[in-house]
Amino acid sequence: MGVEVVVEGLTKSFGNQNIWRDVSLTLPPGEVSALLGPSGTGKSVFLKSLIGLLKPERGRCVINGVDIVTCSERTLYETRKLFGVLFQDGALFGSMNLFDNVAFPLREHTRKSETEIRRIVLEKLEMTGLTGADDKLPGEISGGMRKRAGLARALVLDPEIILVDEPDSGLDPVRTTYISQLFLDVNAQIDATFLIVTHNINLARTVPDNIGMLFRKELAMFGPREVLLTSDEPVVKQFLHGRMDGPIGMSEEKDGATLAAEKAMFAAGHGAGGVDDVTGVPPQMQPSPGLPERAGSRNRTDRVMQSLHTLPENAQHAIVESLSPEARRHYGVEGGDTHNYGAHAAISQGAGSPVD
Ligand SMILES: Nc1ncnc2c1ncn2[C@@H]1O[C@H](COP(=O)(O)OP(=O)(O)OP(=O)(O)O)[C@@H](O)[C@H]1O
Repeated sequence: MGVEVVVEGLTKSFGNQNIWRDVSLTLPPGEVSALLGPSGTGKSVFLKSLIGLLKPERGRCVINGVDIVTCSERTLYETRKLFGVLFQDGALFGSMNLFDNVAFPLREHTRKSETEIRRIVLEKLEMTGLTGADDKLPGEISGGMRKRAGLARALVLDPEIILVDEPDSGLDPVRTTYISQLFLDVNAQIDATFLIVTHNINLARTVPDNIGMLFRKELAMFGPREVLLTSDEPVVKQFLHGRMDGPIGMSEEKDGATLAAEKAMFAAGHGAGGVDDVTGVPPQMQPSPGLPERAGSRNRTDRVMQSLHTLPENAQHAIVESLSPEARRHYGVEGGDTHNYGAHAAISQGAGSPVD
């Protein structure tokens, strides 16, 4: 069962270089969230702060009642056991075969017998599609397999929170979709809370329940996927379309002069690159057939429907459109005008198990 991660007013600097400030968000238990943002905005620093590898100078990060920013080293050590982390390259030991890599946390952190370790390792290798690859060295397998092995290793201690740093790095679009499917399949099976840091627009549009974006040293937004995907904020639109035209520059944010010069260039007909057809809210990927329904997805629908009336209108429409006819009936949002959604949805709460 996943746990909630509550971040409040988190601020991180290195010396006098502030990376981000006043970041507040809640990762809802069992849901899949993604964090986007231009390169260098501190997404990896944020992940490392969540597991206490880096110490923010202000704010709180509360997990199961423990503030990992201020807790003792011993409590931090215990709380870290709730996490599974998948680093960009899988962070495997090059001289160990996949079996020993995946077994490593069990041998380090538990007193389990080798028989029990073998059972767990083979189960996680099967879960990540690596059955039969246990004797391979990391250097003998593809990047996609290395990432899946990294995920298998992240799963062996039965984590309740899984952090993933740029799962698409080095992968082609098809392999990126396969690993995305694997995240949703794992989420359906173990109900862990996920946070995925990514630049990949396809993944961001189709995988998470919630999306956030870091920009200009702040969390520009965080909320249900439909909010960001229907946003008119220039920085969000530019990011989703991968265009040069907008506030994000080549290596940092643009100053006014650069913006004006570029605007003139684009107005004179120079293409801004990127793609134009990244609009709307595509259907969210689902767990593979035969797997259980995601509890996180069901809970999210309930949660989002309760606060529907507080969301921008475009997001409200997208959320209602994504519901099945049964779910619309359940939440009392069959047609009609969005301003009434909140009231109807609130009345319908507790009326039995929702249908997604
Ligand atoms: N240990 C550290 N000491 C000093 N500065 C650091 C440290 N770790 C990260 N930084 C700085 O923090 C900033 C944010 O880095 P980070 O890697 O988190 O960005 P990111 O958003 O993950 O980027 P990318 O998308 O390119 O991976 C960078 O300027 C980086 O140099």
